[in-house]
Amino acid sequence: MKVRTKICGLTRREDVTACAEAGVVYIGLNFFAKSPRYVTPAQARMLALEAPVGLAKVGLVVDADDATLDAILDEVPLDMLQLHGHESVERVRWVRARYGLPVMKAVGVSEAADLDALARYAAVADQILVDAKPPKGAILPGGNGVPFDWTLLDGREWATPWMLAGGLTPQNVTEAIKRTGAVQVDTASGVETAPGVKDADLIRAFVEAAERN
Ligand SMILES: O=C(O)c1ccccc1NCC(=O)[C@H](O)[C@H](O)COP(=O)(O)O
Repeated sequence: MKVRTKICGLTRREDVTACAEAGVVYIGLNFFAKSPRYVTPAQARMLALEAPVGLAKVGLVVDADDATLDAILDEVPLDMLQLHGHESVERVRWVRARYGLPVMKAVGVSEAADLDALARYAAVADQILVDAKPPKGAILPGGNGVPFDWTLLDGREWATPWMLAGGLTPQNVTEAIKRTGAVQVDTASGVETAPGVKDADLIRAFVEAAERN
């Protein structure tokens, strides 16, 4: 099966073009104000309008309330919402129903016990982002460039589509896919030259390495 790629935290027009040319399936637009990858709704709209048909625009939020989501969705034509905070199962249900968009819930993993939460969210979300738990003291809940122990996923299956994230790079993504059986992979820092600044060659290398399986 052809592996589908997501590049998260785009801030520049040329990065949208690079993703489209490389055959990326999803781009992430980050609305978490503390992130170096943050974009305002106006910037996100400009980037979203640059994306050709077939390149899905995913809006990343962290514990956003309805007013914040309303303001984003009034301005930005998004195809999916990525909830990357401490949103409850009930909140995931609510957001899906209120906005009528598919919801991907991110779950941080560092030990086997974290997988229980994955199963709970898989029952209500359209997709699950299986990400590394942020290292102690990290400011960001994601995008930290740190992989988790992929063997924790051995023998695990979810009926809901899922995506692997956390420290994936052009160098390790082929191995990560082999080890976990992921058919969707996501990276933010792994294709950057500086936080929020993507690199077209790294994006192309990431997609090629992901599709090499
Ligand atoms: O990337 C960020 O700055 C960020 C901030 C707050 C919440 C989530 C964030 N990124 C989430 C992503 O979707 C990343 O792609 C995912 O965590 C993997 O990041 P990385 O380890 O840098 O590839």
